Amino acid sequence: MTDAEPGWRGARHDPEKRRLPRPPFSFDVAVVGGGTAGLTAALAAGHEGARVALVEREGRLGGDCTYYGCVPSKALIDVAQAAADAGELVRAGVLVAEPRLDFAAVRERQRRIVAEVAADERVDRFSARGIEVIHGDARFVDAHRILVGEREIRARRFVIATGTAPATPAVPGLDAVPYLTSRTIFDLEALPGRMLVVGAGAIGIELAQAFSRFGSHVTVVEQLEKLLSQHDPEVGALVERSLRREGVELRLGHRIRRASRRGNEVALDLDGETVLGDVLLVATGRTATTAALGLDAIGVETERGFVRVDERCRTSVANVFAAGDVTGGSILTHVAAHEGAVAGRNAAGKRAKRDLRVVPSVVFVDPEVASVGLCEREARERHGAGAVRAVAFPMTRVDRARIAGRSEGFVKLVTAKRRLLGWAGGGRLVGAQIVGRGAGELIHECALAMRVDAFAGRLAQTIHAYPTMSVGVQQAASRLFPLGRSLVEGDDDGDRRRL
Ligand SMILES: Cc1cc2nc3c(=O)[nH]c(=O)nc-3n(C[C@H](O)[C@H](O)[C@H](O)COP(=O)(O)OP(=O)(O)OC[C@H]3O[C@@H](n4cnc5c(N)ncnc54)[C@H](O)[C@@H]3O)c2cc1C
Ligand SMILES: NC(=O)c1ccc[n+]([C@@H]2O[C@H](COP(=O)([O-])OP(=O)(O)OC[C@H]3O[C@@H](n4cnc5c(N)ncnc54)[C@H](O)[C@@H]3O)[C@@H](O)[C@H]2O)c1
Repeated sequence: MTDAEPGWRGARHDPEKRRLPRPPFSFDVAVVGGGTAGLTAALAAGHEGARVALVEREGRLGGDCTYYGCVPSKALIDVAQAAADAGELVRAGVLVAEPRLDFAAVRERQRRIVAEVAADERVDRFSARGIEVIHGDARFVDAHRILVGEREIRARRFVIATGTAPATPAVPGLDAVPYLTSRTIFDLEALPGRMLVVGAGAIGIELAQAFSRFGSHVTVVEQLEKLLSQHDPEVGALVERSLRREGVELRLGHRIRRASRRGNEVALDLDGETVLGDVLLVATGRTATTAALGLDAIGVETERGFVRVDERCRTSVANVFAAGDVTGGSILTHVAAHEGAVAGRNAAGKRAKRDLRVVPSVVFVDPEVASVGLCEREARERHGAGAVRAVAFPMTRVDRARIAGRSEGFVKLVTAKRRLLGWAGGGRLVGAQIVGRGAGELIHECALAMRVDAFAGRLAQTIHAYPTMSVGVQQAASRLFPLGRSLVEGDDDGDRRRL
């Protein structure tokens, strides 16, 4: 049998084809991994009429996002933010009593939220769509067979969606001390008095701030000199100031010489200083987990364990596709979902292409950091300094931010000159970075503008409801595309020095 032979392809639309002899596969598509990418791939392939198997090694579907990532972390972060807001109202004399946080109740609430989200990913919801969910650890035997325990599954095509695991840094002594990762931190039953965090990436700073707001004394150790270095420097600088102001201890640009245990404490020896904690969270990125999948045996190319794919999510083996974190791209749920849909459709014989030109991302620290497209530095590198303009509009001049008493942050828009039209309409929006309350919601207006290749001026021309935070996006755009003397326009006193 070859991929080109008729059988199931297009069967959904052509009843005649259903009567053709099927190849000797029990499934048209077998998806390995039941996280975001795998679930989406299975649904997409099923939607195209393929007979689908979905193999997941944990006894439940949902993967990192539902159980160890986005959902439990944001459930904590939202409570931490509410607690911080209440604290501010106490300081302003509006609330008269300092609220007391019950960590056990926070955890209970978190569990409830995770269960609620997980209900959308119940096995029976997939079975009802004709997808057979198989529990167990999958391993390739050859390019058309996997073994799940004792069971052999034959499929015409496969989608690998096995995700990643927390990376362990090469810190001397680390293997001899107890430490938490994103896999285990959400099981903490008691609030630690002092928490050490290694790594100031998204996980590190989001959770450092949340635990600090719950009442832990948090120290973050990061090897790089700056926070959020993939953004323009003012973004990391602002977040750094906010974290320090709240009492999070930051040790930036530090190498950890040794980790050790001192009684019930964990100690990290840095250059010239030792920091101590009751618990240690290691959040130093992700690592591939494909070693036991048998990919070498079937010739699927990997790079540092991550599966290499093209824009159709095809691997180096014709009938094997891959999607999500396992491909080593952006570790984001929405990217995993997009890739899963592409891989699932292609595995079902359709032609779908990955389009990652406009991918917003949000770091759920407070003030929130949201970005899409190119930062100013990247835009200048790509388009040339003379073809790029960037404007930043401070939240101090956005009325809704003032009303909320949350006027830290800014909206920064990056535009590039068009080839024929030059700076007409304010130029083409090529990126945005928003720091501030609700930035994660605001960024999508910019994402849409980029997706439809809009002139930046369209953001200024669109009437925005007053008083919303979104007016800040309009005000920033009006600096690129002045509308005449309007109150919406940002005048010059809110320049970058005030960010
Ligand atoms: C703390 C934390 C916070 C995060 N917050 C955000 C956020 O706010 N926003 C965002 O966009 N992203 C966030 N992420 C990233 C997001 O969780 C991931 O990008 C997303 O879950 C990736 O989905 P996936 O399907 O590729 O992988 P996974 O969700 O890891 O799924 C892979 C699945 O494959 C299974 N599996 C592995 N090997 C086998 C095998 N051999 N056989 C059978 N099954 C197997 C695993 O059990 C797992 O269920 C966060 C991550 C973490 C850790
Ligand atoms: N809001 C979100 O979208 C969100 C939230 C959490 C996680 N995620 C994703 O999950 C992935 C993993 O997150 P993460 O924070 O673990 O990884 P990360 O790659 O974002 O950050 C890891 C940090 O650890 C530092 N580091 C590495 N080794 C170190 C060492 N030995 N000592 C000190 N510092 C060290 C790195 O310099 C880096 O800053 C990321 O790719 C992220 O995109 C996304």
